[in-house]
Amino acid sequence: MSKPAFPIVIATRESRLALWQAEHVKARLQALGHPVTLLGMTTKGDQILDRSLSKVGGKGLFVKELEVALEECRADIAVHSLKDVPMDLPEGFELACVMEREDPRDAFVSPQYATLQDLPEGAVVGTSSLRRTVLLRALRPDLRIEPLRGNLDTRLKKLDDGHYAGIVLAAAGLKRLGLGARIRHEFAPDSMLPAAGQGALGIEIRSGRPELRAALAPLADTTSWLTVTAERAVSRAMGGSCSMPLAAHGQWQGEELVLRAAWGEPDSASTALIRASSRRPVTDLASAADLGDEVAELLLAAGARRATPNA
Ligand SMILES: NCc1[nH]cc(CCC(=O)O)c1CC(=O)O
Repeated sequence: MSKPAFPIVIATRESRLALWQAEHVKARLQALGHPVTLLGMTTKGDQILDRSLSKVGGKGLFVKELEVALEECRADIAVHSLKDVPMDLPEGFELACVMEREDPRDAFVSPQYATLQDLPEGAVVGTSSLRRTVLLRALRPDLRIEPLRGNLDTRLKKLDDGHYAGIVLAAAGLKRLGLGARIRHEFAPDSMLPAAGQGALGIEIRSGRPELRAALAPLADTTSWLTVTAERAVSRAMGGSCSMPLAAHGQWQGEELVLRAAWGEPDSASTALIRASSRRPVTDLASAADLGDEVAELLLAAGARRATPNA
């Protein structure tokens, strides 16, 4: 018999997507025999809907309150969309595992138009992501990119209210919420290179809890973990800020991980994009991170610049 199952409390944001993700992990842990409860909480990131996240504090806004709950032992684990998790967790916390990845691609959603290319000249496209903005500009310099914030339901509502001709969202979130039918087109990663970690879920715990780590081990997906480790290494090496338009995406070709990255000028209307890629056999987290470091070096050599701290 395996070790005795013990109760696990999951700290979660209360958006529909966060709750779906927490319920998903809950079901997996219950299947392993653990009694599981959810502790719902609202984070700063959820409250700030009117300003660009990159201007008010970035990725950390969605995870801080959850970490406080872990720290105060009100909860045991926090489930995150890895895309929203800072590259380096604060002292005292660790990523216990990365789960099997959902579709990492970006999706085009529009009531009228089947693809981005079908949009008329000068059409309004909604996104507040700097990465999506620069990649969209590279694909269609004529489009007007307008901010679009809020949870998935809010964003779809703003689209349906006629504020945009189309919007770009992560396919993973839409599929998880049963909204996959809203997807008109999934961008090939080559044209809209996804964000590091997009579509993957990570589980955060307080450091120094080997028994909890062991209990979570069956939820880990090694291939996804290696892939996102390489992607996140690019972000970390570039300064790990979400105020920088940066994409990093790995795809396997046999034993080799092919890692592509793209960097755009922050705060500029420039359509210039710097791209870099490399590949190597990846067998462990260290070699995955080495591949990410290499691709970041290639970006820098090609003219990309690291984020300055607190910029
Ligand atoms: N930026 C917010 C965010 N963080 C995670 C997802 C869902 C997809 C995922 O798990 O990566 C989304 C929505 C989106 O980007 O459209």
